[in-house]
Amino acid sequence: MTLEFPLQKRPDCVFSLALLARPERVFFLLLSSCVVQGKGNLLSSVHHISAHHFSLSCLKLPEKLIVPIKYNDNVIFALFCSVITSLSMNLSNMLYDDPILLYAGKKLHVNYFWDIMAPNRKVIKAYNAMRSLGISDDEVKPVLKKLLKLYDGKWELIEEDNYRTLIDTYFESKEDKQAEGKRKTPISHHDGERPKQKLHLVDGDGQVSSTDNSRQELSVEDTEIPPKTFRQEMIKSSRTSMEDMKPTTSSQALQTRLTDVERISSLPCMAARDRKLYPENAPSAGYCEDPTDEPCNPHIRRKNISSDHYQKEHMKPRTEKLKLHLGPVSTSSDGSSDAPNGNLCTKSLSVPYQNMHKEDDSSACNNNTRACKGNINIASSPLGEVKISLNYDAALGQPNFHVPDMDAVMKSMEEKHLRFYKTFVPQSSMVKLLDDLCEIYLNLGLNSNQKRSNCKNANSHNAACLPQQGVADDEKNSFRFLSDITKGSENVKISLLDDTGSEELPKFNYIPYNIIYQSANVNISLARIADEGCCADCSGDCLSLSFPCACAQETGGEFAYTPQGLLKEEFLTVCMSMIMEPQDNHFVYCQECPLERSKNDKMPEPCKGHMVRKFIKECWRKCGCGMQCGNRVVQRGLRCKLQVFLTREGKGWGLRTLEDLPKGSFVCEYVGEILTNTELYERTLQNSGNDRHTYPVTLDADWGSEGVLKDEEALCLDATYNGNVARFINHRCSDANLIDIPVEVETPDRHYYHLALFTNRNVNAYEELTWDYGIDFDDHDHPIKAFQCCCGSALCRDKKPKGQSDNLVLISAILCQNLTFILYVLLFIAFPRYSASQSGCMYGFKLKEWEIKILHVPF
Ligand SMILES: C[S@@+](CC[C@H](N)C(=O)[O-])C[C@H]1O[C@@H](n2cnc3c(N)ncnc32)[C@H](O)[C@@H]1O
Repeated sequence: MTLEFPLQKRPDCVFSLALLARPERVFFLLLSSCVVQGKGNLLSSVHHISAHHFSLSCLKLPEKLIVPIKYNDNVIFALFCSVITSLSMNLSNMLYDDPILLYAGKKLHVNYFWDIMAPNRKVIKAYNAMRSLGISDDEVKPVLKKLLKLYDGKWELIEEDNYRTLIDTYFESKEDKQAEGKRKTPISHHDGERPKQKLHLVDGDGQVSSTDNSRQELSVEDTEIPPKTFRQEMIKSSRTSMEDMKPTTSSQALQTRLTDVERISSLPCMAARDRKLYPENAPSAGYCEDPTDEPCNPHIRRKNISSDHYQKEHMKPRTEKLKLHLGPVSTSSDGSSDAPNGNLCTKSLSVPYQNMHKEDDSSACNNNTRACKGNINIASSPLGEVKISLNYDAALGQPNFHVPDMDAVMKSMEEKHLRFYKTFVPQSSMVKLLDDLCEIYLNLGLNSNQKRSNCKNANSHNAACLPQQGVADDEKNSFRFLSDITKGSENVKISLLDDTGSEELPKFNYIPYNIIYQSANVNISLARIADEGCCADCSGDCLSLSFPCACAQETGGEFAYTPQGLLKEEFLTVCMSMIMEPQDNHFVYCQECPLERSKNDKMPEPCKGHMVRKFIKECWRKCGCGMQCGNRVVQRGLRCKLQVFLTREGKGWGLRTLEDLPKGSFVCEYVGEILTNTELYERTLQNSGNDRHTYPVTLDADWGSEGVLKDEEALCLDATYNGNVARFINHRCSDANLIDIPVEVETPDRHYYHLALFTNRNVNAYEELTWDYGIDFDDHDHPIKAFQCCCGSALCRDKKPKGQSDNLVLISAILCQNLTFILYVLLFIAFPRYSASQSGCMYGFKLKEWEIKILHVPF
């Protein structure tokens, strides 16, 4: 695969990042090595990102990837992930057909070298997997046929474990044939030779075996990959490496991994080119004997791995437990791999990512230089290994630069970025990650001496002594992250992320439960709950009863929830249709509408109608069941992983889910202050629209069933000053992914109830959660002035032309409503004498008056 960008010329400094991907997850293994002129090998750290969210996102990329790359976008990152995942899945479903990347209006092409979107995809995928081992299609064909027959066409058995069965069967049949002595077949089909690449396998005892005794090395020239062919560095067992690489994010975990890393860092993690340049820096341990003839990876070495084994062992495809080797990809000054590190057979991906910074220089490296000049070189094998080498030359241009401690670099990286990747921020990007790595490297490099001297223990490389200034400054500018806006008051933490660092943090008080503001009459007492309105005789879980208890009466004798805690499909459908296709009988009209009364107490206008809503009734305190009863979903509170984030469409903050949510999931309740409508009206008047981002909710689901509601009984929820996470849920017209459903818990009279938000479809992780507030954008009398809707829905009801200011709209309206007047104006202009004579100065004056009015409207 190639992603071509102009290349950087001075790779004086080499970082090596290794990405290891697996189908189940994308593990992000960050190995960093650094070789700076004569300074030697400095690597040091390894970090696992819990890539759960990577994989979630990666695996859900759209079928066709046509995406604009923007700085701060996740596209590059997602693309990388998709590549990585694709590789690890060995030509699985993640493949894209010739994606087009757009940057700054230019098309960038990504050529997937496995262009295999052909009808017989499965066959081709299998061929490709085998080609990567140097096995020809012709050789694979009979084996594949045999297996398909054997497995009754069950492809999954063949595809499993990166075509393990196919590979095994192939070699088995080879061995059989060889044993029979019928003929000697070379493993490779290429000109009857063995494949150029070695297949390194490490067996269960950690012994390395290889398909290739000759240890043929690959240079850039001979890494030329034939079309649709992979070569590979090694095969490793996903199980083993997964085991080794449990995703962790804490620095503690980082430390615990250092035993492995130390092994790496004790090795000369530099490219062959660098080793040639600085032979004194190339310790012998861990390298193959002849570093020039025998390009060798700085392996994560395990017990019993010896170069003897490495050289002598033959491939044992069926029995080995495969293990991981990682090695650097060196990069030449022109960005190509000039030291191919053993048998790593790759196609590299070179990205001088500084090219992608144009849109946002603010977050670019500081120190008065365009410090972020790097090349990314990606090498990959079809079975999971992906290596990225990042060349970063800016550091050396700095007179005071001292190679920073790499632990410190990694630690800072962790603080700056990695915690975000735990929650995968769509606006993050691989580019940004690399950029930050360089920046931190430079900052620490520049500051390390001074900071170290400040450190009490001058010898310590302890993280506590790390220079933090640069990072902190940058953090201030580039993002804000709060790990829990709920102040610990919910079952789950809810983070907040502003990756621009530009938005003011929302000012409000987090409350997990509704709270009465002042005069609202919310009467909670057990005495008010009638015996027939609860299930005092129940115990345990009401959902498990063969006959639903009294609490199910409200929902037609069936509970609204499934045992999994989701809304039942039928119930959801009815609720949806009542909202989506409201009919006349879905509305009730109050005799005297509290809303109208709050606007005009003396002469309230007639009620405009309230939508009839279906209620859920949950079991509560007077019920005999336990708290784990399946009919107590909303009252058990938040369970989903949510994040408040800054939207990009001008909607302010928004809420998104960090995990996939099935249809019917309870997300959260709309929590706020319980106000009477009069109180709300007064509050609104007082604030005169200063609180830009508020949208109170009227609790009017049952208003129609009563005669005349008293003021203190007509309630609403206002989350402007006190509220929960729901206050961040933005509006979307018609096709929002949440639905609000009234839930009766403790108050049978339903003047007060809970407003719960459920998903009305499956929602993917990182999708924004939206809810149709039910705004009538044409209702200009509504006490709460409707915002200009930026929901982006094709069904958007706000017909106001987008991007047009209210003032313009106002002017148009004025002009339109005054067509007659305009006619006069035209008359006046066309026939001034006539108009003047006919109308005197009146129109002229009027014209001026209107002109003044218009000109004074601030645009
Ligand atoms: C309940 S709050 C949602 C959170 C809010 N975006 C914030 O930053 O706090 C409702 C307010 O968000 C904004 N908003 C919500 N949905 C919107 C949309 N579709 N288009 C524009 N603004 C929206 C409006 O200012 C609205 O008054």
